[in-house]
Amino acid sequence: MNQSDDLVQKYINEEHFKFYEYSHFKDVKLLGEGEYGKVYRAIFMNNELIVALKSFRSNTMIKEIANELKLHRRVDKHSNIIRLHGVTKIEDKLNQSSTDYMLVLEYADSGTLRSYLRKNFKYLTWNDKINLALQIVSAIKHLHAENIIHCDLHSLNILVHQKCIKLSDFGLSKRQDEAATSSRILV
Ligand SMILES: Nc1ncnc2c1ncn2[C@@H]1O[C@H](COP(=O)(O)OP(=O)(O)OP(=O)(O)O)[C@@H](O)[C@H]1O
Repeated sequence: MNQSDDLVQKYINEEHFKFYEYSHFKDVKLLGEGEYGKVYRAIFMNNELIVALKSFRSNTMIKEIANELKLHRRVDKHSNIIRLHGVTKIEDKLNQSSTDYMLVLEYADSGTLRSYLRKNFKYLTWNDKINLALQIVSAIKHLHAENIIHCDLHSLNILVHQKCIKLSDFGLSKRQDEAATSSRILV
């Protein structure tokens, strides 16, 4: 086990994240790719639940994964925040020092808010639009009540599932006390 594995394992143990064997997922299909890794749609075999698996480039991104796990877990009971089910990993049998961790996330069936609005804007009523805005506000209010600042809020980090907002991507988020001491300007 390398240093990166140790750190994620420590967080899994301390924060009581659920760990899922990768073999429990089937029909894994690529959904999209972000700056830090790929996102797949998969079926969790035990209960046929559809999930999203988010991979990271493990060795370089280990601190970000740990940060994302810790902050995300504190807020994911809110219905407008994407649920973090746990973590899985793909072991590279040929390269013992490389392990790819993946977050096991709630699957959002309508993708990002940006693509959802592009497709559906003309069909939405004012009530629908106000409802979406209120759900975003509700998710952000919940983050702030937990002293967390998202730091990367835009329409690609907001997902839509069954017409409901699901805020996602906590990789750059900070606790408010950390943000206050950082030199970065937050908008
Ligand atoms: N939980 C999810 N359910 C359904 N689709 C998802 C989910 N998470 C991500 N996706 C899809 O995968 C794509 C890539 O997501 P990801 O979060 O890696 O990248 P990003 O937000 O575009 O960029 P970055 O992470 O670099 O800021 C998204 O644009 C979205 O279409």
